[in-house]
Amino acid sequence: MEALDYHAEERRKAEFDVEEMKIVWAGSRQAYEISDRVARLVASDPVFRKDNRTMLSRKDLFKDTLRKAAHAWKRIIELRLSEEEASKLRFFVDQPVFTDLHWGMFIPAIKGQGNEEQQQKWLPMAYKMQIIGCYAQTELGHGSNVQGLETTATFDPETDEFVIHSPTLTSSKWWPGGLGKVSTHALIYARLITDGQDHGVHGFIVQLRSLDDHLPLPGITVGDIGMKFGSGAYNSMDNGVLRFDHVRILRDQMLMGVSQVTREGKFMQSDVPRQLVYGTMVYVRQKIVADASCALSRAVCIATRYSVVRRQFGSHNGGPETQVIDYKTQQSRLFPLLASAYAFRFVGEWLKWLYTDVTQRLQASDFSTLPEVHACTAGLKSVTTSATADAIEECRKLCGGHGYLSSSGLPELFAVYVPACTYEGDNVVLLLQVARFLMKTVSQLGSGKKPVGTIAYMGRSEHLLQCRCEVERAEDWLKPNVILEAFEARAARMSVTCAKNLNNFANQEEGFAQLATDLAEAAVAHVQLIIVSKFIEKLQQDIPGKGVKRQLEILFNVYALSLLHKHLGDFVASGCITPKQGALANEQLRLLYSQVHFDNPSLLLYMVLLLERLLQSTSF
Ligand SMILES: CCCCCCC/C=C/C(=O)SCCNC(=O)CCNC(=O)[C@H](O)C(C)(C)COP(=O)(O)OP(=O)(O)OC[C@H]1O[C@@H](n2cnc3c(N)ncnc32)[C@H](O)[C@@H]1OP(=O)(O)O
Ligand SMILES: Cc1cc2nc3c(=O)[nH]c(=O)nc-3n(C[C@H](O)[C@H](O)[C@H](O)COP(=O)(O)OP(=O)(O)OC[C@H]3O[C@@H](n4cnc5c(N)ncnc54)[C@H](O)[C@@H]3O)c2cc1C
Repeated sequence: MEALDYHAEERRKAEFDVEEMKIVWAGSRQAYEISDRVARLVASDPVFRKDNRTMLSRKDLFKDTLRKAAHAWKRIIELRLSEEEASKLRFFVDQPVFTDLHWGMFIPAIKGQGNEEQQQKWLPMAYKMQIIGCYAQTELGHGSNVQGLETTATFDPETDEFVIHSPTLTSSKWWPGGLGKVSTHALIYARLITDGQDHGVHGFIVQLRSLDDHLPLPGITVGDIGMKFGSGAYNSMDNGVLRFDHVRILRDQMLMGVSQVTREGKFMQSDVPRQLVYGTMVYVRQKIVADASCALSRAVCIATRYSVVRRQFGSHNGGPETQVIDYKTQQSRLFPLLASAYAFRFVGEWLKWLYTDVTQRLQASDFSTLPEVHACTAGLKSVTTSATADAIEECRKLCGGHGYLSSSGLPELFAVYVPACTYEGDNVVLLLQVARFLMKTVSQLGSGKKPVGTIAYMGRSEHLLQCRCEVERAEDWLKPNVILEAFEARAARMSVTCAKNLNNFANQEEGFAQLATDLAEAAVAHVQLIIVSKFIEKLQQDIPGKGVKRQLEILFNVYALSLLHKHLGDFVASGCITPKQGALANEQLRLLYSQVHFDNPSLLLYMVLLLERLLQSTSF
């Protein structure tokens, strides 16, 4: 049989409503239709071809990227695409490009941190791409530690200007995407200084290049930082370096939504938390979580197609060899990744809701949910990107030697994806932010302040710290409430243990530094609980379509039990389940793998083929 016949054969056996499953994946019928239409548009346009990009030199790759960006813009205008359609189109073009930062960070930063006048001045030009912006925060010396940035913005009351300066080599801006070659403007983060006083880091809009001949303006030194990991991959992006030599900008180029500097040079802090200066990062982290399921599903799709077609060993009497998908080891490596793609999809949807909710609250001066939103975006960004990066590499191995070929699509997917573990906040640094939030929550437990939202379970910590899991048979592990309680108990116990251990240190900061590994693990436990609980909430919704809900329930159980198996040490050590119950969970997991594949083999293929148009460059 040919590869295509194998796929067709598997698909014919579908026992659930495939069209409805596609809608579940997309989030709504309308989102599915947009996605489907735009995917076809991109796939049928020769300018957007991607089969040759790993073979291009950096220069040609960059030209190809510019050509695609210009063509994408032309099509967006010609077809009068909505914002949602335009962003889908850029997503399907699927090549890191300066417009990611222009639309994804520069514009959101002005919207989030600029006052109304500033938005009216800058946004129309940015929307029409008359100016192109990047987000220049990171410096050579400091990326994670934003408060350590060294670039200065000193107010000069005589001229009503700020003087932007790079006082040291380490203060050079380093990494911003779109900066190296393309951007005309940058949103830079610099220490605000008025009358000799340092007010910390704030955002400023600075023009870098002439709008006439694109040459750098006086006092600006700018360039590309060079080749990055892999061939093709992120090298389509012009990550850049930038230095300022006493560059003057108008006072109103400081984003004044959070703080202001008056004509007299007086610094005024609005009645809002200073952390709103970090708002764009929160926005992008939320988007990164939503995108994790896309990268993961692509890798899983490739590995599944390969596993169905590939045969090794087991031929009897000259008959066909065994499909590698039939090996338990292949299943136990692949199916949890498929389940994770759906889990990340649903938690990404929820996070988008949470972000919209906090945005509305902020507009009404309600800052109460900001710490939770920061913890959720930081934690979910960390856990989903780390898991996705590892999963792409696992999928490469699942495809044997063929996975190492560029034509499998996996090496490039990996090279483009892995920096997501670093950019927008190093994943460990972000977990420690979550841990800080958790420790604060635990310390307030006795104060009468009731934990709400994703930390509501901490309010039941008295029960969670002593409850015993009631699983006696493997099938007991199929009950969502049993799974949820085990995850809650593990998360609560790990956090409370860390909090107790912190109390052994006279100095909290020192304790936090010494216990950082345990704290990061407690943060992972908390974030995995969020993902599990949001999957359960999804299953409680009305999900139409024959058999769709049933298949999602199987995937939920695979996701939760495979996590439990992987982190069995945590669950057992914190005493919330016994080793025997852990073994029963594993037994149930094995049975579930058989259901994913043998009861309904087509489930597997359908669920992973939803994004197959993205895979133009793959040959499996
Ligand atoms: C779709 C677009 C395409 C994607 C392309 C990607 C291109 C990549 C772009 C980038 O990488 S841009 C640069 C991104 N840089 C980072 O992410 C830097 C990471 N570092 C930080 O975010 C911060 O420095 C830090 C680690 C959070 C620490 O900040 P700071 O020192 O100021 O805070 P702490 O003292 O630790 O905490 C003080 C207080 O503030 C709270 N907090 C911190 N961050 C936020 C936030 N974003 N929102 C709300 N609140 C925040 C923190 O929890 C503390 O609270 P309390 O404990 O005091 O209550
Ligand atoms: C592809 C790519 C694109 C990027 N695009 C942009 C952009 O457009 N604009 C922009 O401004 N920036 C951008 N960045 C920069 C990015 O945001 C930073 O690289 C990131 O925030 C990490 O900072 P760092 O490089 O200083 O890492 P470091 O902080 O130096 O991290 C190095 C190691 O130290 C560890 N570490 C650091 N602090 C702690 C701590 N407190 N506790 C425990 N461990 C710690 C980390 O876990 C890591 O293992 C980009 C980076 C990449 C790779």
